[in-house]
Amino acid sequence: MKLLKDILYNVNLTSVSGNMNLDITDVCFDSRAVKEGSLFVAVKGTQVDGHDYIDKAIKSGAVAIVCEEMPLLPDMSVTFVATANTHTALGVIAANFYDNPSRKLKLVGVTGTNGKTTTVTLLYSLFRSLGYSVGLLSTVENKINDRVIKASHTTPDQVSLNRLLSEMVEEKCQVAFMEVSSHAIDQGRIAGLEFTGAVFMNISHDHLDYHKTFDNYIQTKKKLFDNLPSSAFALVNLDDKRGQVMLQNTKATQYAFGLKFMTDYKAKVITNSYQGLELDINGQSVWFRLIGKFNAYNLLAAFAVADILQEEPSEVLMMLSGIETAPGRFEAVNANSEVMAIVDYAHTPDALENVLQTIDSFRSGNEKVITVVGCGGDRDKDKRPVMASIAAKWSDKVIFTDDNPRTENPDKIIKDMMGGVGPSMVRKALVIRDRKEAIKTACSMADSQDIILVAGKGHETYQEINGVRHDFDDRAVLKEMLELFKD
Ligand SMILES: CC(=O)N[C@H]1[C@@H](OP(=O)(O)OP(=O)(O)OC[C@H]2O[C@@H](n3ccc(=O)[nH]c3=O)[C@H](O)[C@@H]2O)O[C@H](CO)[C@@H](O)[C@@H]1O[C@H](C)C(=O)N[C@@H](C)C(=O)N[C@H](CCC(=O)O)C(=O)O
Ligand SMILES: Nc1ncnc2c1ncn2[C@@H]1O[C@H](COP(=O)(O)OP(=O)(O)OP(=O)(O)O)[C@@H](O)[C@H]1O
Ligand SMILES: N[C@H](CCC[C@H](N)C(=O)O)C(=O)O
Ligand SMILES: [Mg+2]
Repeated sequence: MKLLKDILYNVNLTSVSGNMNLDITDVCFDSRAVKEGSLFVAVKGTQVDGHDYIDKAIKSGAVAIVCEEMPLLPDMSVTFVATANTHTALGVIAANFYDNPSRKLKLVGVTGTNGKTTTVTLLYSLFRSLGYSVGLLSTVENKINDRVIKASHTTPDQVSLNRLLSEMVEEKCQVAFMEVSSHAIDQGRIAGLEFTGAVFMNISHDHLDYHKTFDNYIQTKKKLFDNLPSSAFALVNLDDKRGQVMLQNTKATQYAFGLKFMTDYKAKVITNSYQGLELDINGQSVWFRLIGKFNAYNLLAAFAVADILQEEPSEVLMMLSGIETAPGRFEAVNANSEVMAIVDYAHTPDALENVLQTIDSFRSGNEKVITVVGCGGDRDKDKRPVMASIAAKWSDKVIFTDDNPRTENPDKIIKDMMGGVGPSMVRKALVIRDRKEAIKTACSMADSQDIILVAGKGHETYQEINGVRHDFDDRAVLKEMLELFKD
């Protein structure tokens, strides 16, 4: 329980009507979750306007309302406050309600189109092995030390996020690593948080359905760095030309990493094989279990964060070298088969190309590469033909299939993908919408030494169709089908 006036500390109010000394039992942005004594924050969403649910929230017991537009006839029995942007206000309010937990631990945010989950998961495992109590907020799962809390988003909403951070503080976490998605930045989910540091991995084609232009997408990511305090660090990948852009207006102490230029943290790939990566990091040569050159960036970023946080470099490298890949990221599925089978979460053109190029670099000549891939519904449509073209280019056979069609017609999604497959590639392509059948067909086609890549769903354990999540796990299905066709 907290006083309304304390919860609104640091929120820019444009008008107030009613008592500010009210006891508030909970902060809600969904009228369906409001209880007696709640504060309801009306947010304009992508589907509906939360302002339309103010009356419903009051009927359910809300005693105070935060809104952008005051109603013409406000209910005099409750307190109304107006502010210019309720998305960001909700972040500050949630942080105040939970006593600003981000100030009580070292919070590091990682942004980028690809590599966020891998990097925060590496950091979580690294700091656990260095003996710390650690929090993790990721696409795959949230964690407080060894306790797993299901994740519904890459970056949780303002209230869940601050609640999770406050639980981390209660459980004595000294550090927390979180993914910061561009949706989260745009929707104020990280407003009110105090970061110890932020990391930029890369930016490439994704989410244009939401951000509309690539420049908007870049500018949204940049806000994470623009809003860092001078006490924080900003660490960017300089091999991505937008790394420099992220640093343009930050007050934070700047650091860079990369493989191409002389930077604060530089790595060189010595060996890249199915056994792992051998990297030279700042002059020290180390083997890692992760596969593919793209993972050199994730490993280097994790090393740099630990170094900036003043961990001992050689101990950090030793611990990092033993850490496994994150679930569903270049995960080998072993079914005692002669076929090499990999599940990977590549769901962007850049990720798919990286993974297929990595596979290509391991080929000795005669083996076939068979790729099973789809594109999500209700997401960026422009990436579909590009992903399909990349899949066809780097594979001997490609099977286009369903991947979370959500509310879209799956045939239309596949048609969009096929738009990227030119006449010279079309002979390589098959369409099998049922994902299980698609994986089965890939396994039936594969001979000894061939390579199967099942891309797009990684760790996901469902296929989402019209709001219903049906059980589906690429890794389990692949294993079952490899067994079926084992010689
Ligand atoms: C497109 C998008 O990001 N939507 C997010 C957004 O919902 P929205 O703006 O559509 O909300 P809305 O349905 O229009 O409702 C507006 C407001 O009215 C309220 N409302 C609504 C109905 C009602 O009866 N009463 C009521 O009060 C809602 O609670 C909300 O506050 O705000 C919600 C609350 O925070 C999120 O759950 C929701 O995530 C949806 C489910 C989602 O799928 N988001 C994905 C795209 C996403 O965020 N992905 C990124 C990762 C992407 C990546 O990097 O690959 C992530 O961070 O997870
Ligand atoms: N540093 C990287 N650069 C480019 N591609 C990468 C990198 N790291 C991972 N990938 C590819 O991107 C896929 C997704 O990786 P990861 O889950 O770590 O990214 P993410 O940024 O968390 O994605 P999301 O936006 O869905 O949360 C991997 O399965 C791999 O194919
Ligand atoms: N975090 C990503 C996940 C994409 C994974 C893919 N399986 C899909 O459903 O499109 C997104 O929300 O865009
Ligand atoms: Mg992620």
